[in-house]
Amino acid sequence: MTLRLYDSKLRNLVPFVPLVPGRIGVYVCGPTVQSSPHIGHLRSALAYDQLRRWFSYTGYDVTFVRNVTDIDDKILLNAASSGENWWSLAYRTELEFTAAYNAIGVMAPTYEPRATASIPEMIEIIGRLIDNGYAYAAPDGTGDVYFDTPSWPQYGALTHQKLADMAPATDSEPRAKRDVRDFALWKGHKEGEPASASWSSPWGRGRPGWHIECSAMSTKYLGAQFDIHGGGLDLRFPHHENELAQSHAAGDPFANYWLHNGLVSVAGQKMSKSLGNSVFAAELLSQARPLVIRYYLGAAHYRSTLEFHDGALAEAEAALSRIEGFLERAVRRLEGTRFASSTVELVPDDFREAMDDDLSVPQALGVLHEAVRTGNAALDSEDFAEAARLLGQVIAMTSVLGINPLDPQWASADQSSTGQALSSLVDRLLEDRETARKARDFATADRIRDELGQAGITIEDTSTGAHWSFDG
Ligand SMILES: Nc1ncnc2c1ncn2[C@@H]1O[C@H](COP(=O)(O)OP(=O)(O)OP(=O)(O)O)[C@@H](O)[C@H]1O
Ligand SMILES: [Zn+2]
Repeated sequence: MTLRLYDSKLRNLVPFVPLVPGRIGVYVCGPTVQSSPHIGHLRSALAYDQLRRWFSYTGYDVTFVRNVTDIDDKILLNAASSGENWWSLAYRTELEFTAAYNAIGVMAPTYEPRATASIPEMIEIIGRLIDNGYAYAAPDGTGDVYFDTPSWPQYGALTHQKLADMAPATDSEPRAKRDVRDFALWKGHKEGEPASASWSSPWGRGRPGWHIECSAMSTKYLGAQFDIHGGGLDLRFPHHENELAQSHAAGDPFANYWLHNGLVSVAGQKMSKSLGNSVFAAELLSQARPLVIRYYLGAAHYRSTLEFHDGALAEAEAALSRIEGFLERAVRRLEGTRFASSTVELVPDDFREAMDDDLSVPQALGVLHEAVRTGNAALDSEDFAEAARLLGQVIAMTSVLGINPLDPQWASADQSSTGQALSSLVDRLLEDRETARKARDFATADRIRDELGQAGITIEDTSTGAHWSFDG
């Protein structure tokens, strides 16, 4: 069976055919580095990490690009309210994301472009759009440039909406737009914004709109046409709709397949910084082993909603323990037999079929747990040949999913890298608390302290600042 993927644009499962045989280019929308990562962000990165690992396992050469949006309204706003340079806030937050990704074994992308490093490419696409008659510079001299949505008949092609039914674009300060649904490609510099947050352009100094960033970075590194564009379901509209419209209108064939991961929700609502219902990566990393967190966030199908609930980690821990129990037992029992150095096995056919069926990890895990069960039975009956074969398969399956407990990554991660990740994430929350205290926002400061407390982290305020300890 060939790999089939659910293409959000076609709203169907379709066979995946790469542009170039044997090679795949994937672009995934990465974080806007405005504040600490929550577990929704981790789940999104992990979903595409699983996809990438499956492609690699099945023999593809994968170029995987995940960006960092390091210039954006929210970054400027957050930096202004904390009195910090926007670029230092963005970079510090980017490091937190990297630490959290590393902690749960999300592989580093082939390349991770920052938006601020592709401004000339964005300006070039905007220029093409103006030349083609699909964008206009605002006539009020603000330096804004907008995409002219009514001029592009296919606008709405990704989410199958008619222009008349669409909500107005939510620019923070819409200026001279011709249509409420027109969205900003370029934002003229505003008084009071830092000079370092503007770049020169044919329309005067300014900065890019969010959507154009991804059109520019994806095509810069993967070409005008590439295989897969991914991101969270929350980005389908307007972000991806706008990316698609502006890239097509600029003459680029753009992505062949559109993939969207389901959201992590809390009480039925998207986990989101703005809603204040976030479980931060730091909190989760203080509650369970990184391997358990990876198992938990990766066990549901990537397109399903993952409702965060108490007890979820305990369930993941129990499932993982069954795998770990078998591995330890098999290695121990096979020692000294002629099956001690277990053969390298391929993943079983039914595991392969599950993964090829739109990355059906829940079914694949079913195959894995069945192999653990029959492997244990083989050990019980001292059928060591069979136990060794199943051991090889369990290792192959867990390795593909990035959850092989024998992988040295987890041994060291449990001590050092996790400790480092925890430390950088907690430090960041303590800084947020300090900022809140300085702004006399004691409710927020207390909330952060309480949340850390619930995660087993005790804060002690001393004359040299806040110190923390982890009580587990
Ligand atoms: N709750 C969530 N569940 C799953 N994926 C998410 C969730 N929130 C964000 N993502 C995904 O994580 C990636 C980086 O997200 P981004 O920084 O744009 O977050 P965001 O949507 O602005 O988050 P927030 O709403 O918390 O501000 C995107 O692909 C986004 O779709
Ligand atoms: Zn994007």
